[in-house]
Amino acid sequence: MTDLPLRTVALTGEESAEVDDLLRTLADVPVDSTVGLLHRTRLAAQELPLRIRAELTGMRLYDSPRALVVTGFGVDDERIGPTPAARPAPDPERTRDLELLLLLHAALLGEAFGWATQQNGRLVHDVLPVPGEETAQMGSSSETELLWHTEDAFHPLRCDYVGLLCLRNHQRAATTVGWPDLSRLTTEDRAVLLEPRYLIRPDTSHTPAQNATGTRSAERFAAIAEMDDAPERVAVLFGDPEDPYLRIDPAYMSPAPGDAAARRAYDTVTALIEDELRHVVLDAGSLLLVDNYQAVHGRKPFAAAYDGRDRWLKRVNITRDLRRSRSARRSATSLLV
Ligand SMILES: NC(=[NH2+])NCCC[C@H](N)C(=O)O
Ligand SMILES: O=C(O)CCC(=O)C(=O)O
Ligand SMILES: [Fe+2]
Repeated sequence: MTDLPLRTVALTGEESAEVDDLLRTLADVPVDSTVGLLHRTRLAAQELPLRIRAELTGMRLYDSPRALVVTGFGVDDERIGPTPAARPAPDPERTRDLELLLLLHAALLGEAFGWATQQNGRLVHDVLPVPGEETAQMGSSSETELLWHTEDAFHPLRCDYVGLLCLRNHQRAATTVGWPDLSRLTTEDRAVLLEPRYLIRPDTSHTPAQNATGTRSAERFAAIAEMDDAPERVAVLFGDPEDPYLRIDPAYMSPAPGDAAARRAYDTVTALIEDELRHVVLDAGSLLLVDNYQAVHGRKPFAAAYDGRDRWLKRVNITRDLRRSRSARRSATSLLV
């Protein structure tokens, strides 16, 4: 395990103040799950500091960097209140500005969307430790490492980018980010990984038990259950065979039974990712954007205290093309898949 750096942009005090001023002009914008919200944030994002706009526009156009950290946003520790002990957070107004901040950046990469089957159907997610889930393979775990993964790897409509904004991380738990150096794969292994020889299942964050107060969309939960009962066969690598994208989540994925070549290629690519896994400790006011087609991410273990001061991140899923999910959304203006 190496400690390779991630591209980081540190905001100046002046830039950070500009962002705060911009947020003040958006005090009337409700954080709901409609395209009206995207419309407002897309327009307002044009007023973010030029350096941020240049970085994120570049990330979208050049497929590089694969992950980016922006540090130095203001987080008012008193204003946000204690880290909630459960989701959804009891007082969403307290973190509304920070959710908008995340959505402004999302608007530079594409369109924010949410899942009817995850985080109670909220557009912006809370990533915080939940009592009883310490060892789950979920963002709400703590004691156990959240193994690196492609976000929602099981789903054909998974995000192009995932955004994580840190509100609090006194425990200094590291987020992991990585990708394989594919030049180290044999031609044969690469060819195998480009074929649909891997079974993938949904992770447990998309179950009704985890979504007690959400939309309770029986139809969407049924679609997830179907993916669990009859797991799809997918490829780990896809796109340009010479410079492919990545879809991998070892906790919920396995080579097809009996396929020894698929197993060998899988173990190799997994080791390549482990080899160059980066660690980034997000501090309050740090934003991490991960290209979900080109990098995996996870989180190292930490000790949750449930004292209102625990680690707390906000998360958003971003797509480059909302139209791809139109048939899975209730209407053209809904953002829930
Ligand atoms: N290896 C995994 N895919 N674990 C699940 C990832 C965490 C999941 N996205 C959540 O919201 O809790
Ligand atoms: O907590 C983190 O740093 C990452 C969380 C994550 O990957 C997730 O919730 O899916
Ligand atoms: Fe994740």
